[in-house]
Amino acid sequence: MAKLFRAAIMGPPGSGKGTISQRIAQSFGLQYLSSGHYLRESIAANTEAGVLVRTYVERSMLVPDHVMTRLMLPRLEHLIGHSWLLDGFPRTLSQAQALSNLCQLDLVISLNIPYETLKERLSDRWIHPVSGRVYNMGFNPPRVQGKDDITGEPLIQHDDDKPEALMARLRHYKDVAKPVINLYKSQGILHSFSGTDTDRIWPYINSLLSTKMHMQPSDFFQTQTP
Ligand SMILES: Nc1nc2c(ncn2[C@@H]2O[C@H](COP(=O)(O)OP(=O)(O)O)[C@@H](O)[C@H]2O)c(=O)[nH]1
Ligand SMILES: Nc1ncnc2c1ncn2[C@@H]1O[C@H](COP(=O)(O)OP(=O)(O)O)[C@@H](O)[C@H]1O
Repeated sequence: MAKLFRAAIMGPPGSGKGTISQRIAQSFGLQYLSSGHYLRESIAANTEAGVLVRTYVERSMLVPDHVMTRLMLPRLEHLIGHSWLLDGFPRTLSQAQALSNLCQLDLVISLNIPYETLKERLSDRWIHPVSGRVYNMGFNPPRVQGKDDITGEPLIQHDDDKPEALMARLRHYKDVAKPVINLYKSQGILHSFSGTDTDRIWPYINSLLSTKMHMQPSDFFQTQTP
């Protein structure tokens, strides 16, 4: 019987959540759910919800909790019987409480990356807006400069990744994330990783997940379905 595993990854913008999540999903076969991806998808679909969401995301403001829970929780309900990893959700205490009404997380990864590193990375971050694929001109450059590897479409840079917007974003992140981090710490499921290089942090996360995912089902709180 495969054991179910539910995890979330937290960290400030640019801390490597997306990059590490892709590695986790690939190495451990978890379903990967990124709040930013679903928000961009709803913006692109131009639905009523998408138009509302755009007004927040464009200004780098947090989308209201009730909109986020309506976006994310039904997707998780569809994944009953699957293992998954959440990136970017929950971001507030209210989102964390809504999530806990649906299920108990097994593990939360928190990334602590120095401000100077975040600033450098984000000023070099280029995105394929339709798919959310992320590049960095030094760390993982596209094969052709300025073009997405898969579609060949142009890459863009978010205005809020520019240094002048970053400090405020990071301060806001810290304020909002603190109670969420404290909640998961009090539940004994928080694992924090610090450093400047994803490639150096990754082996520790890899080994933690290998250990946790091979524990017996009885080591977890919830009853697992086959
Ligand atoms: N130079 C460098 N860039 C990195 C490293 N890890 C991730 N990146 C890049 O930093 C940017 C932010 O990473 P991302 O995974 O999008 O972070 P997120 O905002 O937390 O999801 C992207 O352009 C990544 O390609 C690293 O160790 N070194
Ligand atoms: N859980 C969430 N709650 C509220 N807003 C969110 C959430 N996740 C993402 N967003 C919104 O989407 C934007 C992009 O998110 P994301 O792609 O995770 O990038 P980043 O980690 O760089 O902030 C955020 O700036 C915010 O406006």
